[in-house]
Amino acid sequence: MSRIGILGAGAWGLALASVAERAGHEVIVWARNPETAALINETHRLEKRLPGIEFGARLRATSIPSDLSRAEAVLAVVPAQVLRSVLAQFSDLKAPVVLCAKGIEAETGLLMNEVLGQCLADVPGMILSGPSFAADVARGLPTAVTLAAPDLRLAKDWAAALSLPTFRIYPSDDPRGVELGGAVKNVLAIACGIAAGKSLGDSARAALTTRAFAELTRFGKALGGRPETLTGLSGLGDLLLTCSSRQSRNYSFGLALGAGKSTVEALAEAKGTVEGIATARIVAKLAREQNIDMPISAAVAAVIDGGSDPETEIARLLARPVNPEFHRG
Ligand SMILES: NC(=O)C1=CN([C@@H]2O[C@H](COP(=O)(O)OP(=O)(O)OC[C@H]3O[C@@H](n4cnc5c(N)ncnc54)[C@H](OP(=O)(O)O)[C@@H]3O)[C@@H](O)[C@H]2O)C=CC1
Ligand SMILES: O=C(CO)COP(=O)(O)O
Repeated sequence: MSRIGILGAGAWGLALASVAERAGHEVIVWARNPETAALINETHRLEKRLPGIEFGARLRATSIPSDLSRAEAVLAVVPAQVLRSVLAQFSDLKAPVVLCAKGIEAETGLLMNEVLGQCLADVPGMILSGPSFAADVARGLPTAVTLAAPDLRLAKDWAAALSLPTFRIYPSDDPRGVELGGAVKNVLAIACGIAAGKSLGDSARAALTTRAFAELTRFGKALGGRPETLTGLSGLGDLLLTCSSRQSRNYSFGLALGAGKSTVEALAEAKGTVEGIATARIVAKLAREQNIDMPISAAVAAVIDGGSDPETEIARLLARPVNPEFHRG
């Protein structure tokens, strides 16, 4: 049994906390808000984030960062855009940090592992990512994800320590590839949601998801991910899930945009963190700078920023010249 710290009492933080508890560990969840921590400790639930899920007695919550100082591993499960400011409150951490947010820091273009490296230079980082909705994981439905670290031994040890029969963790030594797939799929899921919101049909969704995967692969390879990782759980696997389910906040956000809602209205409908919004802008910017062909991501960024609308962007995508399906080289 280990002591596991969790940064963030959102849907995913609590689902992973319940996994760690069921795997036999003592778990301490940090919530920024003392009332949230008190509610979890008193009721063993947080209905707002994980309706109908009850936590066991080995899980408790705190709002005091130093309460996590004895943790043997810490899972960072706050949204990508606030990771840096949260880590600043945990400057004493020495244990390995498992990064669970799926996004790219918008201001810097850095991946989560790079943000960790700037904030806590001596702490080993791992990435956990893959097709897994918090509600499914918390209910014990079967799921499979990837845990990646540069040192495969570290990934294997923590994958074994945190796995359950219904939460299968595959170790990997390609953290960059795992991170890039998880971040970019959120942007592309918004596009699939927009297509559904405009009632473009199932055939269009299959075509869009496939072309989205081509885009994810181009971006992932250009930024240093391994091609096979991009075809795995954290890339193709998570893209397929998020591009096809209303359980996804990114897809639901896109669905509302496609149905004619504004960005603000669509965000309210998605109920929770929509990582693809901030990440769309930075992915589109990095792609422009590095000359990576990312038309779907660029369309999403244009709609979100209000510079364009779904109809214009769909027309633009459909008017693109039909080049050979696969780029050479
Ligand atoms: N939900 C899912 O199914 C999955 C989510 N993820 C990823 O996990 C990450 C977190 O998502 P999720 O838990 O679902 O999000 P939620 O929207 O459910 O919760 C967000 C959490 O982050 C906290 N938070 C927000 N801003 C800050 C801040 N400035 N400082 C400290 N805490 C803050 C919120 O606190 P408060 O309640 O006080 O606002 C809340 O606890 C995202 O990157 C997402 O992509 C990955 C896989 C699955
Ligand atoms: O990453 C997820 C599933 O793997 C969750 O997707 P959303 O953040 O779009 O809900």
